[in-house]
Amino acid sequence: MEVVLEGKDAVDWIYRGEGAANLVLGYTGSSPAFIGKIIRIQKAPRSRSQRMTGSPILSIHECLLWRDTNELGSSTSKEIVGQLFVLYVMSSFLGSEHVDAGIRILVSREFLESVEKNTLCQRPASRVQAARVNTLCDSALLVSDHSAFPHGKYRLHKFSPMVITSCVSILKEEPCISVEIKPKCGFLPCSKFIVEGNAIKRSVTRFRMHQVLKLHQGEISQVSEYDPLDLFSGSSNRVHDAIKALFTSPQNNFRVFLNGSLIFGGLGGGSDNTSNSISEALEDLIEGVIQADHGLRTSSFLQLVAETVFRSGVLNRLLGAQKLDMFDIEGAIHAYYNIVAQPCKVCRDFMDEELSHRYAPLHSISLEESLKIVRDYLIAATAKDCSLMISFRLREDGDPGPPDSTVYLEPTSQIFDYKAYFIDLDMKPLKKMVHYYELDQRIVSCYTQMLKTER
Ligand SMILES: O=P(O)(O)O[C@@H]1[C@@H](OP(=O)(O)O)[C@H](OP(=O)(O)O)[C@H](O)[C@H](OP(=O)(O)O)[C@H]1OP(=O)(O)O
Ligand SMILES: Nc1ncnc2c1ncn2[C@@H]1O[C@H](COP(=O)(O)OP(=O)(O)OP(=O)(O)O)[C@@H](O)[C@H]1O
Ligand SMILES: [Zn+2]
Repeated sequence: MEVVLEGKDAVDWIYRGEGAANLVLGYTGSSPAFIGKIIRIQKAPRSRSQRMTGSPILSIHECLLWRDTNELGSSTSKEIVGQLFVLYVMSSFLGSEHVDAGIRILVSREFLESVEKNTLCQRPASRVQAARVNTLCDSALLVSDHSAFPHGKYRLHKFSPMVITSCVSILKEEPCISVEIKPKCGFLPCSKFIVEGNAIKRSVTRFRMHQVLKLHQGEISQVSEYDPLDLFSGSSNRVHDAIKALFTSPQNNFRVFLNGSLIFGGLGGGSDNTSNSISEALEDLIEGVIQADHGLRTSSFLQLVAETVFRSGVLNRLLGAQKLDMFDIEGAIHAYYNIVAQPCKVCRDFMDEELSHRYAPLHSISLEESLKIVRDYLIAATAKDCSLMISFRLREDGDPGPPDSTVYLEPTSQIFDYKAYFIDLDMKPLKKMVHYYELDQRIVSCYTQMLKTER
């Protein structure tokens, strides 16, 4: 019989974090089926009424777009769409060993109402204001908790099942420290469809330009020092620079968890800049994990993260998926209008006759070609917005374990096991293409405006 989470079960699920679309809860109970798992619950924007599941989730044009992907088109819940998209699309780019599509689990309305009530005081005010738990959903996604290691898994492999069963309850787990990095777009576009007026996009990253717009709109108080090109550079020094910059300006791009609890960075929104008192607190909190003197632990830890990002090569696959965006939104938007069979608003608004002619060939390609351009653009959009979670656990002396997932931290002579997983791999809605185009224009225009006033 299928398990349903009921109202009484809500006490075992505690707030972990949230993004714009989902609320994430960790498990504190004792059911073996849920230990080491989180659930991801849909939210509903307060500006819109909540949606009941049951009717098709994808629009007619989205069904066309994803028709070759197993059963995506006929899915009747967002969770199923999410699961299948991760399973059949994203994991083929990122590697199934770095992705957990999760399983769908039924939840009662009482469960969701209790969750909504219990988590209210922990959620950031801006997130509460924007959205609430969608209590009309009947399911959520159950996913591995990437901020924890599975319970003593391979350390117990040498013992018999009976010994393991009795050990698991008394074993004292090693502390697990994890980082969550939202790398954003790691390359500069070079599409021939970028108009001359936007040529700056070829030399300044989308992240840096977006920072200026966010500052202008009061969403952040300082621009970040982080440069995604460093993180994706494949050069050890530049990766170290990127991790240090993420620590200095965490915003929503960098968080640290100790045994699943957030110890650095902000929930939801994120904090702009790291003060001395925040750094001090982190030094103390990681004492049991990084065996270095006070004052040296954080830098050693950042070195551990940078080494792991660099050695694992996990970001190479992410970059490959991001680079599916070959046309840039300035090219892909025309293919979008082909698919939805509407007159292209971008060509309509070009003042320059010559420009409209330049994009005319994009309106005479086949439907198949348009579908491929937009499909690739949307997969890349997911890859530009997802996060990477890397968890570390100290390796005991003489512990064999898998050799390919360990990292040596030179300053402390410690060896850590690590695991790296991508999270938040949701499919982006087709209708967001228009928003992507408009936001891109706003970002470039704000940045070029800023350059002019600086001169
Ligand atoms: O457009 P961007 O680059 O601002 O990305 C959005 C993110 O903003 P960021 O700049 O990372 O703070 C935004 O993150 P926040 O809500 O700002 O933490 C979301 O991830 C959004 O995705 P979705 O609408 O939830 O599917 C993201 O939208 P997508 O562009 O990925 O669809
Ligand atoms: N499998 C996981 N293990 C541990 N923590 C997780 C996991 N999935 C999500 N989280 C935590 O929950 C937070 C919110 O999750 P997620 O990014 O999936 O939300 P979202 O609403 O889909 O995000 P977005 O704003 O990008 O749409 C993450 O930032 C992370 O801290
Ligand atoms: Zn057009």
